[in-house]
Amino acid sequence: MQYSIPDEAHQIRNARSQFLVSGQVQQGAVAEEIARSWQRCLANGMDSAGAVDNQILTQYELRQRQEQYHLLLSHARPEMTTLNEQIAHTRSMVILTDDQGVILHSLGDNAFLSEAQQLALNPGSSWHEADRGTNAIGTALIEQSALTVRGAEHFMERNQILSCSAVPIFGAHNNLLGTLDVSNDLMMPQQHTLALVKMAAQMIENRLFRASHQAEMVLHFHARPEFIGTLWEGIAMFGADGRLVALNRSGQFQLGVAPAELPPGGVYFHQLFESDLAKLEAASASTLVFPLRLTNGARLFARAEARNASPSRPAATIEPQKRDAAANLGMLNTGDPQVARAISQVTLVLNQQIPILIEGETGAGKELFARAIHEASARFQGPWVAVNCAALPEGLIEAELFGYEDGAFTGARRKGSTGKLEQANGGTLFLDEIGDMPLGLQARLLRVLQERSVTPLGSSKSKPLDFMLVSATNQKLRERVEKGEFRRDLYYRLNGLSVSLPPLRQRTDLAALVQLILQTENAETTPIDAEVMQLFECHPWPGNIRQLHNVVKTALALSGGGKIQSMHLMQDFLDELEQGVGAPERVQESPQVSLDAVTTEAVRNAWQQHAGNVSAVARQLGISRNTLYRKLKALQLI
Ligand SMILES: Nc1ncnc2c1ncn2[C@@H]1O[C@H](COP(=O)(O)OP(=O)(O)OP(=O)(O)O)[C@@H](O)[C@H]1O
Repeated sequence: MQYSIPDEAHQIRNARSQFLVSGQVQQGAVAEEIARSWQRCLANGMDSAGAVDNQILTQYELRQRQEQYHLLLSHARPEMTTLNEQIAHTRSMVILTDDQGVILHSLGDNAFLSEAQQLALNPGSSWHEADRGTNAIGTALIEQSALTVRGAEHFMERNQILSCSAVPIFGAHNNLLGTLDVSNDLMMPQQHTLALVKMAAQMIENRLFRASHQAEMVLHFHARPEFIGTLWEGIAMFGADGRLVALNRSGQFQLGVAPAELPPGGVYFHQLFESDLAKLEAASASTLVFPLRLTNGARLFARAEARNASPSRPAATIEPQKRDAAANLGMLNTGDPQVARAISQVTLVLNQQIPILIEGETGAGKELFARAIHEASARFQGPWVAVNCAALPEGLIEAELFGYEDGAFTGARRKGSTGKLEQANGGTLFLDEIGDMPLGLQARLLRVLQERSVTPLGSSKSKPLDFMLVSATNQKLRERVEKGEFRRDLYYRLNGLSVSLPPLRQRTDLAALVQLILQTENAETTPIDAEVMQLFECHPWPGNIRQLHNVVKTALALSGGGKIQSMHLMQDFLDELEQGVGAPERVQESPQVSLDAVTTEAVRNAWQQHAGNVSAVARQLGISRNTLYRKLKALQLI
């Protein structure tokens, strides 16, 4: 059913036309936020009738962005699905953006849009006000308030077919994280969209808040008892010593406490409430709501909940951002024991100035792992600087790493350049493919790492360095050391801790990895045929997770959003599958003798016990999936 544009819309159109001619917004014609935004667009020289420069991230950049915002994404996804169900069949899209207005995830029905507009509402597109003029996402980010932008309120003519409602989302530390938005066809007006989006955004904030803090005692409160347990309740978290660890936004509003104004030593329970923590602990035994008085005399109602804080670290001393980031490393823990061991080893040495060396075949996920280490470290807010030592011509690595002074050498930019080592100060330096670093340069790098200072080319002054060092290689570095191709002293300097990421064919968490990949492709609900999963389990995967990612991505495209079946698999993949059976490396991995050692009965039992789940059986028997496959074939179980 189509709706006609109401009178109000004509008024807005008139106000907009007048504004574009005179630069003045007719008093009261549009909300103040919209008027301010129009003025900003005009001041920025935007052309309301002009084409929009579609700023779309590449798949790689988008994935990086999604990794960076994984915590927001993981808490937003379920709420977005619910919201999408609430507004289903209304020609609407549910959209999540980061704090720059870049779409991270979108759901819903975009058939009402033209092809170009569909593209513009895909993940990776920017809806920053500077790119698209007045629009709900970009303007809500600048105004930091919830708002709806309808039809002609959009500055750009081409966006006038939309009605959009966006709400900013704030993180657990009051930091602006992004927006949640519903964009729908202007011809299908929705009465309560903004209210629904506000509720969903509040749910996301509450989830983030609860996931980001640990505490001994949680107090849920509100001036009206019926609001306790709802989205609007205040939540205050206290450590074992009674110190306030965290207070959500509603709580800040109700108590009139802004975190920035708290005294440096923090604030304690007894300074806020006319009660003490012991009484609260007693109350936490029950779910009853009880009255509580603030020290300023105001009365509230509350419910207390005891939580188990980490016994080894007092809750009040844990930096909240650090815990958020650790979850990132946790996300890579998809069930393979070797990866789990690598993660726990890395976690133990984190922040102790111990260089980490990651070994693994190409595409095994070394860079992603290194990035997760950075995110989990105390330096996660510092720079992440990655250098691919194999990709740079020898003559350039030196300048790239160490930097150079003005006019240091002919052909160089006349102005000097800061080297990667210095750029990494305060953050993490990731040296990828370190095995490919030329010998001559190895000596120079060693000196820098020993002295923790760098002297740029053409300079006599050294500059102090302070970064976490993570390196990666797909070569057997120790063997190269034995052959004299890699400096032994540098090897030891890089290798405070070395962890090894297993090749995909040895991993026991293939299904979980596939699910994670579907998630990064925004296709987590796409079903995969059991036969495809079996083929995946048999494949030798020489290109490891990168190859798996490509195969899944192509199959997704070929399946057109439906179930992924074997006919959607790339020919290369199928060819390799043929050749992979009996490949020398795998025969070596599990010679006939060891296969025989795995008794037929043990395999049959495990096969039955796990109802044909290959990964689970392989895990239980402690053998690779490929080995298991050969055994299953021999036993005619598959
Ligand atoms: N645990 C994982 N879950 C999902 N995708 C992953 C995982 N690990 C890696 N990937 C994906 O696999 C691809 C390759 O990962 P990455 O670049 O980290 O591998 P690498 O070992 O550093 O490769 P190379 O040796 O070629 O540099 C990327 O697209 C990444 O997103």
